[in-house]
Amino acid sequence: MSIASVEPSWAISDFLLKSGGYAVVDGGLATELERHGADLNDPLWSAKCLISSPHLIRRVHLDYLEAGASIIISASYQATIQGFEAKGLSRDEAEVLLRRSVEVACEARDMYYETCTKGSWDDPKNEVNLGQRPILVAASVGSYGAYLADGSEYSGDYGKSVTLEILKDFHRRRVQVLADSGADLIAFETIPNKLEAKAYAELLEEEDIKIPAWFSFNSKDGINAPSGDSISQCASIADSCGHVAAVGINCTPPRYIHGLIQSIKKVTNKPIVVYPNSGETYDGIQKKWVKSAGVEDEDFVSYVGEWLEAGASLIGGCCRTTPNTIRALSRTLLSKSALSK
Ligand SMILES: C[S+](C)CC[C@H](N)C(=O)O
Ligand SMILES: N[C@@H](CCS)C(=O)O
Ligand SMILES: [Zn+2]
Repeated sequence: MSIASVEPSWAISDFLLKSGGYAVVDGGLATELERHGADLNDPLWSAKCLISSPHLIRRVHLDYLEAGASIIISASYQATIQGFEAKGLSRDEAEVLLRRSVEVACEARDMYYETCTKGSWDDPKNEVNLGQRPILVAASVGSYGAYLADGSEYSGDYGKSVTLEILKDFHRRRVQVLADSGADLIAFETIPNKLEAKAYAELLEEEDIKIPAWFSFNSKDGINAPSGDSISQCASIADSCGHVAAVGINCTPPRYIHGLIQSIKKVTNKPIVVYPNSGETYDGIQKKWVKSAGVEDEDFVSYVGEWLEAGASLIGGCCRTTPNTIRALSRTLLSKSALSK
């Protein structure tokens, strides 16, 4: 299914209408690759697997589709032309890998549809049988802080020397390549400040990007982005951009999501996307998740009702959530939508 034929700012609303009002987003990609044994202790983080193990990325996308996800996010979060060049790759090779991240996700979607057509959803693992539901591939764009590979997407502090123009120049070519890669949308993820949101908005307009985008911020206190900019200010920037079709929060503890949805709701009518992490905290120096307040899958889904009620319509998981989290989430959403019919 293509959503490109609809005005970018309406594309996700239109998709949601066809999907019954809400959609399940996938769960953590990189942390799931790690659970399968990938070593991501590298400035490229999950993008390292684009070089070494694309088959594993495809497997994880497929696991999320089998768990009920309708939107899968590519492995390009920390895939940047600058990052690949620092590893000795040429610019062309870097661009090939960016495109590859989307191709791998599209391949997983094709394989999933083929499995459904063959009727092998009798497989008990594939209990959430959603047959031929529309599935979107989102191309991930991680923040400049992600590229820095020091966890600074969780501080939002890029220093005074990093200006709006520097951020636009940093992201420009990657956004152009991903926009032409066959993805249905671009997911700007884990945005830590309003400067970067502004850079993305201007870039989408200057480059006249034809596929829709979502802007997803993160928060460490339930009120502000990590930089201290309020989530309402951040979401307002997304609201004003005609290329942005959904606004929300990712990689943030589940306990903060309800209040953050309420803040976003005050400044936009665009669909709200939330995909929190497990509640743990990332230590960017040690490159480890610190298990302070991790929630189990049952706890994670116990929040879903209040997220829906507050106004979220695209719900999934981020770091340290797994296909089991998404399976539990899909079942919960299915039963809630059956009840409301
Ligand atoms: C979403 S975070 C856990 C990604 C990794 C981080 N940018 C780093 O390289 O440390
Ligand atoms: N889409 C990325 C987000 C990291 S915060 C991932 O799941 O790895
Ligand atoms: Zn995350």
